[in-house]
Amino acid sequence: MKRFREMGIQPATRHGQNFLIDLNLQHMIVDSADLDERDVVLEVGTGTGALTELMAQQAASVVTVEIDGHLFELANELLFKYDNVVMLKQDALKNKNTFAPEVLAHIGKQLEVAPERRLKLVANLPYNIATPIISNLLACEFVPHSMSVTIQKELGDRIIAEPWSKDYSALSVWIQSQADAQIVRIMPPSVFWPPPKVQSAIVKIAVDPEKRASVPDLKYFHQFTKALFIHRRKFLRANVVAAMKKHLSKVEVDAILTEMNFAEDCRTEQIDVATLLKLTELVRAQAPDWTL
Ligand SMILES: C[S@@+](CC[C@H](N)C(=O)[O-])C[C@H]1O[C@@H](n2cnc3c(N)ncnc32)[C@H](O)[C@@H]1O
Repeated sequence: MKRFREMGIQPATRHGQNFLIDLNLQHMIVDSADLDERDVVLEVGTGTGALTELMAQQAASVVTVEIDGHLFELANELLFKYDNVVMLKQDALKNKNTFAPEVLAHIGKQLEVAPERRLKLVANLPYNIATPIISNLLACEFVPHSMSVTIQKELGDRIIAEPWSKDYSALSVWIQSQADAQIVRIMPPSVFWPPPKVQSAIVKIAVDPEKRASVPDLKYFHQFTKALFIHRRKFLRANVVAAMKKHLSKVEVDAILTEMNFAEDCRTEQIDVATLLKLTELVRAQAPDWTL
């Protein structure tokens, strides 16, 4: 794209730099977030700042993070006039499992301004870190109200997958235990520059406080279901025994599975979120100190 080349942008694959060039779709992402003056937006991947600018005009504030110094400078030229935009030049993640503390600190500061403020993630995410961004945000101290994100369609399929399907995974369980997720729009590679090799999707994940409150120990649930789904096609019994090795005997595992009336040949991939939650609670009651 001539415009991007004139700005001196040489997209880096390692940073998932695929810029959304379709203006209607930029608006569709922002519209799907339903922003108003209560919203503190987190954007991971400022890019040239086009989405950021749209959001700054609707939200209370936008905390936007960009790892690439050149893009950061370009976006700054567009965004410096918005005093409700906080631009951070850094990696949004500290590691695979945690957000960078500076990012969390800025979100906290923005949320503190007024009690009605709420956090929304709205971003055309770099595809290489889309899973940890979505997953970690649900585990961090600031519970998001919703996430409206552009991600690989394949990841969107995993997020909304049902039991028995090939895409049903620990990620599906983790997200669906706390939120309602839907694919808003499937997008072809041609709406990005440079075009990625795969289809993309706008996905909206709306956190449901009631669902979230029904998970007594989120960290335990997250780790236990992750352990079960490492071999999701295996029999559930084998997965529970392996996960709880050193914490529960086979006899204790069998007693729990019998109490829940699981068939002997039940496989992890068949179990719905509510049943996984019940199972987790029975296991946790007997092995409260277990961690992955
Ligand atoms: C898919 S592009 C989206 C850019 C722009 N928001 C848009 O919609 O066109 C992803 C952006 O995330 C940035 N990025 C990649 N990894 C990052 C990280 N770990 N932390 C912060 N930004 C990152 C890239 O440099 C790139 O600008």
